[in-house]
Amino acid sequence: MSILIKNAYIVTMDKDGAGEIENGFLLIENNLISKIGDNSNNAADSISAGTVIDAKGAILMPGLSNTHTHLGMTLLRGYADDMALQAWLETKIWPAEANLTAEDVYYGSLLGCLEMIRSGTTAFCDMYFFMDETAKAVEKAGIRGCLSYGMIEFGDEEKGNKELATNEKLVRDWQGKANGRITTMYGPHAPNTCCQSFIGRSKEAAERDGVGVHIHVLETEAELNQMKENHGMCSVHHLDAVDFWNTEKIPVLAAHCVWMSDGDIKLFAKKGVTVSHNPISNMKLASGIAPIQKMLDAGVSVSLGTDGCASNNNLNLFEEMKTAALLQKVGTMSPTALPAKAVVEMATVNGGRVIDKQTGVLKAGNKADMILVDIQKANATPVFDVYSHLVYAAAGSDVKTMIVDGKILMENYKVLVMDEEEVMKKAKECAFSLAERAKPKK
Ligand SMILES: C[C@H]1O[C@@H](n2cnc3c(N)ncnc32)[C@H](O)[C@@H]1O
Ligand SMILES: [Zn+2]
Repeated sequence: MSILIKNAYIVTMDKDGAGEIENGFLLIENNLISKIGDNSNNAADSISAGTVIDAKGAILMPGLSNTHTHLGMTLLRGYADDMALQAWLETKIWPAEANLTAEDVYYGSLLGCLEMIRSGTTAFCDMYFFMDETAKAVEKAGIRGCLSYGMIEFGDEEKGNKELATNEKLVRDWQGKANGRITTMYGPHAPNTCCQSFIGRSKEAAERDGVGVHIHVLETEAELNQMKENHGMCSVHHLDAVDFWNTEKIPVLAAHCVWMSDGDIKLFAKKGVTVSHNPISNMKLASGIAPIQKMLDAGVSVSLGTDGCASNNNLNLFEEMKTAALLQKVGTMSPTALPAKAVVEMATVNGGRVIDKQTGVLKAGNKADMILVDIQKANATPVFDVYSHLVYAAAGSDVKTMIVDGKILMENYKVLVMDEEEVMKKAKECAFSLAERAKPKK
């Protein structure tokens, strides 16, 4: 199995290597990138491959990584809007989720995979329920998923034991499956929905199993105030007391991090925590503006996430990249904050670092996860700077081809891995039936 892509404008995101190659070729053998180089002297002509893709008029780049989502929530897209986080969760989302079935999460996840394929996302970190179903959807769709079960125990030890057992089963059943495309994490939901000792126990379980942890942290000012009132310190320091942020053995992924102090940022930088920045969700729920430029300046690895489809309301990382850049600029009142190239790095290199170290950069030896972005379009004319184009002008729908783990999932806008009409029909049925079941009983 080999695929040769030629005549592409390659954005490798390889800082120490090739950088950008204006007329490049890339060879994939099995699931790995085996060669990448300049094709202006037709070097690729001497290479034979099973499949040849002419990428003239397209940017070839690493696939994007969405490091925080709740994939099954595609079914709740537009189900409850224009509310604050706590009221939104308590009065709308959690009551609806109490009615979820395995089938709902399967079709919701498959729909999510389809949307990600169509908008350039090759890998994602998830935290939700019925995770076997999300794993099956990932297996079918061909993308890369790092799956955690969203554990919520509200200080109830018995519930906590059950939640840990469910997450543990996910790890046992799915870690490394689908040729390594599926990995797992432990997902204690948040410091205000899980107690400190439970979150500490989930960290110990993750270290024992050699997988990462994924948590929401300091998403709202209400969380910060609640933690200060109840524990005399913020969530970050409260969890530092159980060594939650130590990344010596396993990766630690912290979503949102809107209300981080300078001290919290310093601690994350020292510990090597990866932050998932979710600017659209933070704006929609009016959670605030995360200090991303400060984090990057301090050396924190920041990646990008969409959050679930009920607070975004899509999975389009191109929108997320643009919003991230614009929000930092207005938040710091400095147009030089979070420049385009740094944003592309967040969506590729930094996301790849937490999901699979062999992704996020196009170089020989890395896994073959990549996309072609069409630039033969009105909104892509002219392209002076490729990073500026990707962040400020490109759309998710400009992604024309996707390859993950050496397999073509979408070619020239045609999705090859699932019946799109059927998936949308099933997901719609599940969504409306779920909403019906979730209606308050009279
Ligand atoms: C895994 C759990 O996280 C919830 N969830 C979805 N979006 C957010 C958010 N922005 N903050 C906190 N929790 C969230 C899901 O609705 C589910 O209950
Ligand atoms: Zn979330």
